[in-house]
Amino acid sequence: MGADQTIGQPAAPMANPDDRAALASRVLPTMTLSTAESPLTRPLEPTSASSPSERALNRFQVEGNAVITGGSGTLAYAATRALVEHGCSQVTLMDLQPSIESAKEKMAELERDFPDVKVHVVTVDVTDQEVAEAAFQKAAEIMGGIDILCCFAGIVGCVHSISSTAKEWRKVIDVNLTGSFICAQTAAKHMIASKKGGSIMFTASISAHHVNYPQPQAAYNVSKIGVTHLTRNLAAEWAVHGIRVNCISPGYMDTVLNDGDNLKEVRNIWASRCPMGRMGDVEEITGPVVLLSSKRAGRYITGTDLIVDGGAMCF
Ligand SMILES: NC(=O)c1ccc[n+]([C@@H]2O[C@H](COP(=O)([O-])OP(=O)(O)OC[C@H]3O[C@@H](n4cnc5c(N)ncnc54)[C@H](O)[C@@H]3O)[C@@H](O)[C@H]2O)c1
Ligand SMILES: OC[C@@H](O)C(O)[C@H](O)CO
Repeated sequence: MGADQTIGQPAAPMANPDDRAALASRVLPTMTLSTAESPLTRPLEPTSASSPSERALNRFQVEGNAVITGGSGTLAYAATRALVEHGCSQVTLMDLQPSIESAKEKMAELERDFPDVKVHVVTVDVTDQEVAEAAFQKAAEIMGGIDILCCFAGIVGCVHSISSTAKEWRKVIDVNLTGSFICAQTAAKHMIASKKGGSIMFTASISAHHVNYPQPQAAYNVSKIGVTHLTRNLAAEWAVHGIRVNCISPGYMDTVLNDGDNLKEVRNIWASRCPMGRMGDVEEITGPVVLLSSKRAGRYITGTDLIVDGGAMCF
């Protein structure tokens, strides 16, 4: 077989390099790098705050309307409370139909604790593009636009790779990686149409950075490193529209997902492999979420992955 022949296709005559460059420039879409219209290029608006403490609060203010996927989950709820405390005026919690009752309970708690904030609940399956588009359209209509997206929807599958089925593999990749892409793309279309830009934050994991021990979970780990690289790709493509795209990588957090009598021994192993010698408190992801979602504090941060793990990745 000749060097330029591709298996299953007839060999094409080799174009000369000049023709190939011309062809590439015609068929390859290129990234738009002119940021002239981007809200991120406008000068930073001066703050109206007068006292040092007001200025400090103002720096970490979160403005506008947020969509939170996996909205009835543990980390998502902690993040939502923090976004609201920092100024988010409306939030839409999105989750799968079976979790909607739990999302509504969280909505009631938020409305009780933050009477000025409007909270909405919308059903979504992040793996279904049509369903997601309809859900985001609904959220945009109820709230009058989408400024912030935080993607928390995710599933774990602890299974030995030798016995995992392709169906199990696809399910994890579909929810964690493809679901993040679908939601980001859908939200970005709303942000671009508004010409206001926005902030998108994914939830990856320390599983993107190492192979967890002792539980085998290859599909999960691969899905999460996919999320970190998706972050960089979308950040590169969408800065021109004033959209920042980042992710957080939590370590082992003390959540329902990581609890239960059967996990006692494993929890000790996880804690012993962390310089801080413990799992994370759910509250400990909220500062990073606020930082990345805040227009002012996070203004020059895009394409990054913020590891929040008590130092676990140092070992
Ligand atoms: N808990 C941890 O220690 C930890 C560590 C690192 C990363 N993470 C990641 O953080 C995120 C939240 O974790 P958590 O511990 O709060 O878990 P959780 O199970 O409490 O929340 C996950 C939520 O996602 C929802 N969800 C699942 N599939 C969905 C789908 N197809 N469409 C819409 N929603 C869907 C679930 O209904 C649930 O409400 C996940 O992405 C997880 O991988 C968690
Ligand atoms: O890496 C930590 C988390 O992503 C997750 O909670 C864990 O891996 C589940 O087994």
